[in-house]
Amino acid sequence: MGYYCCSQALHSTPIHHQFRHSIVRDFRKSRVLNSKAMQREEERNHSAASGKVRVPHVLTVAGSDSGAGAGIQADLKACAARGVYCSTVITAVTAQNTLGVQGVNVVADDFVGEQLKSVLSDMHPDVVKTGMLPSPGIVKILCRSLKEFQVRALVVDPVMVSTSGDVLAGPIILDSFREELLPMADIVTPNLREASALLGGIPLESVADMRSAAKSIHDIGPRNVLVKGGDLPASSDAVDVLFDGKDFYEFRSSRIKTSNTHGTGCSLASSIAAELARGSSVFFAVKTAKRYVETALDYSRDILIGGGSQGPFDHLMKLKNNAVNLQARRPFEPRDLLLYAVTDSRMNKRWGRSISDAVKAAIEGGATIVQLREKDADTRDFLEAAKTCLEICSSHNVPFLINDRIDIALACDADGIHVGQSDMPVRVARSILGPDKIIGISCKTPQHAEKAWIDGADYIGCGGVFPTNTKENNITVGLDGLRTVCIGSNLPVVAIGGIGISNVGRVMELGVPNLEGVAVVSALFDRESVLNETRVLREAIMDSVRAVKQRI
Ligand SMILES: Cc1ncc(COP(=O)(O)OP(=O)(O)O)c(N)n1
Ligand SMILES: Cc1nc(C(=O)O)sc1CCOP(=O)(O)O
Ligand SMILES: [Mg+2]
Repeated sequence: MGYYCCSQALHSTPIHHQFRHSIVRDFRKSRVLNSKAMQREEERNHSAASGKVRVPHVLTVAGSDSGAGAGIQADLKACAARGVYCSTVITAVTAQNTLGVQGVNVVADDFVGEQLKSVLSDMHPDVVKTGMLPSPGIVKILCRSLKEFQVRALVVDPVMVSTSGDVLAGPIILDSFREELLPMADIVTPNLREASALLGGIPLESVADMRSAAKSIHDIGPRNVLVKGGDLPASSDAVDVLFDGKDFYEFRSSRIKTSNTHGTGCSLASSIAAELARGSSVFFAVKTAKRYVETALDYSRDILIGGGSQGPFDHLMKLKNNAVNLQARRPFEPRDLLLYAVTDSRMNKRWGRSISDAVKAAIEGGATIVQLREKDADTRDFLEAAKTCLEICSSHNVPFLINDRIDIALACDADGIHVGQSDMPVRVARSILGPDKIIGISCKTPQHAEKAWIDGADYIGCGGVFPTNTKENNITVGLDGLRTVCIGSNLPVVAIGGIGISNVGRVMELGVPNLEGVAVVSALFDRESVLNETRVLREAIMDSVRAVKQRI
């Protein structure tokens, strides 16, 4: 997204950051706080002093969209995504989906007033954002409430027509907007149709028209006007014009090819409100909110909800991954650890094969889980290899983990990571990766194992069971060390270090609780045929498993 300040020329160059900052008026300075508002400021400060954390808070006054793409539901999601609390006053209940609006039930004026009083008198929101205001009576009650309970800023999205073209607030509302609401607003965010309606139906066909519309709407009274040019034809860029009474700013971004745009206006206005509640200036609130909405639209360009032409987007940017996860990926199970293939690019290079060919061969040979352990790779190469290997593993329903690098795991959406005692702590990794990713940790003692369990790991890698050349200066814990860790563990354990066809029986036939399998590097990858070595090792493991079962 690019932005330009243009007091004179429309296409001037971007202005210097600090200069731009200094000429943008801080919305908080623009409001004269009356005594009640000052009292509220003091209450806010007091709650901070008492050790309680006051969270930024937006109150949205809008209509409910049963399809949850727009209206109150979009406001709630946008504020949640921006880390801001959102309370709600519902002005109308619409029966709505991706095809259009099938019905509207307007809430009685008095009851809107009652909701406003409940929230404003007790919860003291920082910012009020308005959406669908279906009757002049509701506008009147809102304005009266805002005079009684002052807030730091008022964001007005002058909703009149839904994305589907259905009327949500008729022309009768325009006088109330012009005479009562807009003069109280810190920012008003009309699209082209709404800007035109507010100005008596003048045509708006160019950025120049948008600029003069912004100026004319500013004359009505709001402190800032954002005219949204998304519907402007003949432009590959989407251009929005912000006017603060002195300067014009153009926000340009390339159009996102998606039909999932239902609720964009509501979401933009509520995320502007959220940024204002967090203390931003109007300029930065608009800039940040636009970037957020554009990112969410881009992320959601291909999601499918409903059969209509205008689908909702995913405010929290979670659905796409979850859809993939739910379809293609299953939860981790201890038996996945049976034959754990850990890659080593130096070994693969030595044998003249790519990492992905090596991973494919290991899976075909019977590896049940794969870890990409690339100690020398550049980040780019690591990520590319990770993406390719993830595809191979997913298509075989084999979990795919990344060694050490949580950034790579996030970037390729791997199934999880493996960390050591001096890598990213499990608790931190869990908070970054969320509840569904697999986290494994190397443990050499029962104390390590106990902590791994408490911190939320999924499995333990225990070694070195035997001496190894693959990992420098590795402490060998031996079969006894492995046994102690397994017995002291609440988590499944995979043995690692120097394990191959000659000694895998001694490991697996320990027959201790929690020991689920072996992790192997050189015995698979420092060999001519990864496929054959994996097959043979898998057979040997299965023989040991059968032998242990017979013993019991
Ligand atoms: C399954 C498994 N177990 C142990 C390790 C070793 O991890 P770490 O101690 O972090 O050492 P490096 O692999 O990072 O050198 C592992 N990678 N996998
Ligand atoms: C990566 C790693 N971790 C170890 C530990 O003890 O935690 S031993 C090891 C190297 C394992 O390679 P190989 O199978 O070639 O011995
Ligand atoms: Mg490590």
